Amino acid sequence: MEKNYINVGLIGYGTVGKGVVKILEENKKIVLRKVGNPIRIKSICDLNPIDKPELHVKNFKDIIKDPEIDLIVELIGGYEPARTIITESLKAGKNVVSANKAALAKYWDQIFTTAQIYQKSVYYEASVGGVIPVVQGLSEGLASEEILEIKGILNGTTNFILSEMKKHCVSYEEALKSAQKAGYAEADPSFDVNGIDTANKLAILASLAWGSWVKVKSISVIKGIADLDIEDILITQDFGYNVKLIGSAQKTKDGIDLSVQPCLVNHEHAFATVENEYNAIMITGKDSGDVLFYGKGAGQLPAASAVVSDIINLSKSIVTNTAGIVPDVVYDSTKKIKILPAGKSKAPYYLKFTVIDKPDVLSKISGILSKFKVSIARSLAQFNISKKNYGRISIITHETYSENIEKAINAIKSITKSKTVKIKIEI
Ligand SMILES: NC(=O)C1=CN([C@@H]2O[C@H](COP(=O)(O)OP(=O)(O)OC[C@H]3O[C@@H](n4cnc5c(N)ncnc54)[C@H](OP(=O)(O)O)[C@@H]3O)[C@@H](O)[C@H]2O)C=CC1
Ligand SMILES: N[C@@H](CC=O)C(=O)O
Repeated sequence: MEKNYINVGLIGYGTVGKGVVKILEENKKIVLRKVGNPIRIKSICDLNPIDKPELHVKNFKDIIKDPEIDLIVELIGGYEPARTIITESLKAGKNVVSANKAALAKYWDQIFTTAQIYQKSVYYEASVGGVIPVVQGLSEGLASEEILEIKGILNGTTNFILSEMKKHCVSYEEALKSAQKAGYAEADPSFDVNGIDTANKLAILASLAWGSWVKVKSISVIKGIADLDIEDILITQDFGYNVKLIGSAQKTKDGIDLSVQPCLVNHEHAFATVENEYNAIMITGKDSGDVLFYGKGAGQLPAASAVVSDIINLSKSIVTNTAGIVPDVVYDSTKKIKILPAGKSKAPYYLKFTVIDKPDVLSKISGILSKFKVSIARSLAQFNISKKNYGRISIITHETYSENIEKAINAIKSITKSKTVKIKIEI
């Protein structure tokens, strides 16, 4: 007897959407073996004409109201109409798969409350870490753990840009263009380079880890990578570090400390060898200790692979009529967790001062640093750069409080030519 199809409505036929269709077509046998029933894409909605005109639907509302569709895959990105698509699909009795970290992080409460009320499921593995099964790893694999820390390279585009700048000395602009061409970047790449995409992913992981909605606005996005200088990447490379954009969430006795910023990682650190579009996420549980997740964080097929896994897993519960019976995200919307203010954490830093080229400038800077107890581990002084009347002093500090560093930077301001570069060192 022929088995019933699971009918999928796909909304958004761009980089990832096309990858999903490709994998479902190429891996038909694997999918059938895993689910028991075949899966077929019944309709595709996109703003533009598509290469499968027989499936094309112009308005997403027609997919949501189609009684034959069991599962809706939202792959348009952005906040709206993505939020409407997700919530209206749930209300119409459909299960949902989405890769949209921006909408999930911003409307977490609304989306999962709606899913619970309508007893439907929302799966979102591709929203964090591309193909890496970190959502499942955290919510299922580490279900018994008290999570102490989540730290990671969570954005493929920025990691790719930093790798290109370091390995091939290409400019930031050129590297960003290549990342866009490869399909890694968001439709608006400022989300990647300014650290917002990393913050969205960190908010999702933190919400899962601590059972309360961690809002993106409570994360200190100290800065992204847009104003990083190739010079700093190369100097710190010589000092024994790689620059990485790190999202970090740490449970302390006073609350959760959440931040996004470029950090220097020692060449021996697990994150130092994570290059190109790869991501790595270290989750530390009280009993498990460190658990490291690694894989491609961006790109058509890695992201689509995670989406298709969600489609398969959700289809299995659709077949057995269990989708949405147990909530996918267990959290208490009334539970408040204390978030620490930015910049309180204790860490060593890399500092670079661009200075007027005068004989006493080095001793002046050293004097001010020592007055504020910012002791020096490594330093490099370069003067008469390009025969111009300026120099630069690059320093790796010993462990110290960021308040002391700020005071020293303020005191040094009068003898510097431009803003001091300050990058945290990850330990
Ligand atoms: N690319 C990647 O590596 C990864 C992406 N993601 C996430 O996956 C999602 C999709 O990303 P990606 O495929 O790269 O994005 P794309 O911009 O390549 O694709 C989105 C598609 O949706 C279409 N679209 C936009 N608005 C609508 C609408 N209202 N109705 C119908 N179609 C619409 C777009 O058309 P138009 O181009 O005309 O706007 C475009 O074809 C995003 O949430 C992204 O963050 C997650 C992991 C990795
Ligand atoms: N733009 C994102 C895509 C995947 O989430 C990234 O570069 O990581």
